[in-house]
Amino acid sequence: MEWTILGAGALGCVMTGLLRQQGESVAVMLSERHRGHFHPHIEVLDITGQRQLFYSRPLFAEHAYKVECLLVLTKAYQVVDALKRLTTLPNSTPVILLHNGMGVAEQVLSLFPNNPVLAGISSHGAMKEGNWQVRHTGKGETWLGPLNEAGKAYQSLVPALAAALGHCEWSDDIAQQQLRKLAINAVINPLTACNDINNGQLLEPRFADVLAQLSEEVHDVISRLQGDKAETLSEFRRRLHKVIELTACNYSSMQQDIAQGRPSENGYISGYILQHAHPHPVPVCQQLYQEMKKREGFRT
Ligand SMILES: NC(=O)C1=CN([C@@H]2O[C@H](COP(=O)(O)OP(=O)(O)OC[C@H]3O[C@@H](n4cnc5c(N)ncnc54)[C@H](OP(=O)(O)O)[C@@H]3O)[C@@H](O)[C@H]2O)C=CC1
Ligand SMILES: CC(C)(CO)C(=O)C(=O)O
Repeated sequence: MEWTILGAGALGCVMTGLLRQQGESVAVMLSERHRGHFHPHIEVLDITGQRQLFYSRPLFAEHAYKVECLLVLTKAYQVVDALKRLTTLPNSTPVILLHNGMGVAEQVLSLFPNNPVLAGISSHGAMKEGNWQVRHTGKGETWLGPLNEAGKAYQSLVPALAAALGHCEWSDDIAQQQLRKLAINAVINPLTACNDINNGQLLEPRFADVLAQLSEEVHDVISRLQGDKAETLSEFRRRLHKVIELTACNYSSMQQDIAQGRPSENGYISGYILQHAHPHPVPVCQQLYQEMKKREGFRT
């Protein structure tokens, strides 16, 4: 089977490299703006600092009929537009969404009512260093699970991904995993982006109050969505602090997006919390969401 990566950015190129290293065949489906360009090999600076080149077959939207298994690695706000173009995607092709944030899956499920649709979350770290050059900045976990009935038959994808990525596990309730990740992102990302700091700086005393209030607001919303699988507020705060400590030297994806003048996933992270907060007030989350919109120039 050939994997097709839709979204050959930082994480998409790193995953391409890791899959190729295991001998998997990988195609990359590129956006329109790359149509007239020369497509060199992908260069990955791996976790040990070694550079490696990987070949992957370039495809465009009209080649969707050839796709056997689609890993979607665009930003959340690019997913629907990218998938709408794949009008010839076979009904049997599994579509695996790997973006951060939530709120996209519903649209994808109605776009592809007959396809197996799955979601994944990944805590690998990847950064773009240049055109077709990426750096693998951190190894992490990957979880995969079904978003519809047809998706339930695709647990068989896990071993190949686990071999390539170092870890991959199946979850019958992937929405729970997505909510756990969203809760972390909804605290760290907007705070680091609005204050232009790295993750570790959130532990400075000046952020103690805002961190306490935002974590309470986010926990309140997420725990209502999680029902009986919810963590307690202190369990959530312990997990949050652990992620901050483990990623202390990193700049969050939202901080990087804002610093580099790109749109961010604000609408799918803080926006998702706001949509599900009603009737409970979430003033800090609301303020950070608005601030992010201003910084993005109202692009989300
Ligand atoms: N980077 C990381 O460390 C991690 C990222 N994530 C999540 O993974 C997702 C991807 O992140 P990241 O790799 O950093 O993002 P990037 O912006 O680096 O990559 C996204 C890629 O999607 C491509 N793309 C956009 N629209 C289309 C389209 N219509 N057709 C084909 N390709 C398209 C873009 O191509 P182009 O711009 O060339 O057109 C770009 O290369 C995000 O949701 C992120 O939050 C999760 C964990 C870690
Ligand atoms: C966990 C965290 C916050 C690490 O930076 C992340 O996922 C992100 O930056 O989007």
